Amino acid sequence: MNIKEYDDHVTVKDIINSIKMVPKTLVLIKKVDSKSFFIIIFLSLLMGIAPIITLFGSQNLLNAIGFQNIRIIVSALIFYIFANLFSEIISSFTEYYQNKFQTLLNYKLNLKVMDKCTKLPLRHFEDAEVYDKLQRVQNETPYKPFEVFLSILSTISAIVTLFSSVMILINWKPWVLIILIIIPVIFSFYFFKIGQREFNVSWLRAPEKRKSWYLSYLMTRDNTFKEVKLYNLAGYILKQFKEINKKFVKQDIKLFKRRTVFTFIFEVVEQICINTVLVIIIISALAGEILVGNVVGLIQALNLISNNSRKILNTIHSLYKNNLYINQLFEFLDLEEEVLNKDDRLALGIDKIENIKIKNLTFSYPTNPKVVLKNINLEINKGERIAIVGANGSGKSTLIKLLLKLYDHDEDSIYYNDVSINDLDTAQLRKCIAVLFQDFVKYELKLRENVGFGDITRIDNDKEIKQAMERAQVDFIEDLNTQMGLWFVDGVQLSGGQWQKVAIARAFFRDASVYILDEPSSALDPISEKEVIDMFINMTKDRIGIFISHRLSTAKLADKIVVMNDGEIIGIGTHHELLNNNDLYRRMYELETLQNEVEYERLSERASL
Ligand SMILES: Nc1ncnc2c1ncn2[C@@H]1O[C@H](COP(=O)(O)OP(=O)(O)OP(=O)(O)O)[C@@H](O)[C@H]1O
Repeated sequence: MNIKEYDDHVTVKDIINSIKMVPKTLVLIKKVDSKSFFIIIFLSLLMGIAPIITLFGSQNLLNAIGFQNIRIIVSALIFYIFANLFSEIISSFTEYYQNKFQTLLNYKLNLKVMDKCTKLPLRHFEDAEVYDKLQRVQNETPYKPFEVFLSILSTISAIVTLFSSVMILINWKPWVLIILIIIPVIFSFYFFKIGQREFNVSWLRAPEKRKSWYLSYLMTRDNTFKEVKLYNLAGYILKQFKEINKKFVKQDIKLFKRRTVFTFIFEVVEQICINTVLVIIIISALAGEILVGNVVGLIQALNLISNNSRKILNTIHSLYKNNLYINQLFEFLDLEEEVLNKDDRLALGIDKIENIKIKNLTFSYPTNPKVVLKNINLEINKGERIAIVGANGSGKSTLIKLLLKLYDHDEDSIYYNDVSINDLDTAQLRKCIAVLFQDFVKYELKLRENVGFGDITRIDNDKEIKQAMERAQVDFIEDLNTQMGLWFVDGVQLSGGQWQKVAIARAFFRDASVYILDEPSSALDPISEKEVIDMFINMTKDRIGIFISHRLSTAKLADKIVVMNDGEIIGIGTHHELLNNNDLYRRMYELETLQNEVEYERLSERASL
């Protein structure tokens, strides 16, 4: 959508499109609780009739007083009291149902948005436009749909009241209506324009709003706070935060001003018209054409028309503006979801992986034309442990993500048990693989959840959770109900390496046929690293093990080492084979050995001091 902040051009088509959103929105809202939905609609109709009943009540009472008949006065008084009581009861019920509905709507729509997020493919989360859409939806979902519903309800009540008041005036002088109706119709177009501009401003804000959220995140989270303090970034970050938000405040004030001026002009014009009609009513009363009660009735009808036409105008403005936002919600809910299988009926099941073949795999990310993997060929069989080594950015993690089918790749280049990954049931395939990602998650939840998430179906199996913890050297914490991290009460913070061990335990907890560890030792001390890799080698004896490592002293424990460089495999073999025939590998190894020797000498010198 190409939008400009100052652009408030509105066509009749825009308005019709916006009105078309109303039934769609109502269907969405109705699903929350159909019974309450219909009760609220019914109550709104009654709310529209209530002022007219009260009007008749007061008109009758005044006319009855004129007749000076006690029986007529008493019955008019009783009618008047009941009319007011009716109004009160209806408004109390409406308030209750509206509050109840708002709570339910907020909860259920948030749930819907969250549920939608879980169904999106990974590539959407690497796309700034989708993030902006999500930001808009998350910001507005808690209140916008309800605002739209309220606008619709209030329009229903206002139309009923307006229509009934109009009937009263038509009976008296039909031409008066022309004055009262034409003015709001002319102004309504300007209110649409204001709505359009307000929406444009808010739409264009999403990327900066996300930046503003990120800046406040940097200032308020434990993992970022340390650097903010150390590098004294508070002033710099606050300045950026202020600049963005100052701009928002300025824009908002400008919009408020514009809206206030328009509303003021409308009200002045409207008052002139109403007072003209009022003068006509008074002249008719003085000429004896109408009774005193009818004078009051007509004045009240006049006021109801004036108030309700203004109300309809305001609600049309907010309905139009909010419908544009709701459109965002629908666009988000319509985002293409992850297609696990092209055709569920044809997807082939898999419960154990015995062999992986990669044939001529070439890949670029959807957001980046650069070829990240070039003509990769590799075969791994059950019982083999493979280490992948290579410089930063050579494509190691990308290869792992493709093995997990986290990106769509239409060409058949990855095969499990000789079946193309594209023909396999994705959910079943993923169940066969356990992974420790390089950017693993530190769940600010219980220890049980941190490990048990490896296989959610066995999260209550304490014995096996403990076994996985033992394998991953998680010996520093025992109680599975310990709250981890510092975000919630009584949380225990772990060191970087301890968190990594917990994440490794999560991978080990899964009964998989392929275990993949992406840089398992990045935060581990050498002893822990050795123990974890030994355990990994042992666990994958009759399975498939793949690990990515920057330490060749670790990689050499694998049966086969794959050397990657700039998206290509430039060598496959054992440690000794590669030392003999792969230049890059030999240089990497010499450098690592040199570094280790320097480190060793330094430690020896220190020890002898
Ligand atoms: N989500 C992504 N979208 C676009 N490009 C990406 C994405 N992830 C990685 N890349 C690019 O793909 C290339 C390979 O990245 P990858 O993470 O696979 O490398 P790596 O070998 O695992 O590196 P490292 O050793 O630093 O972890 C890099 O040039 C990177 O910029």
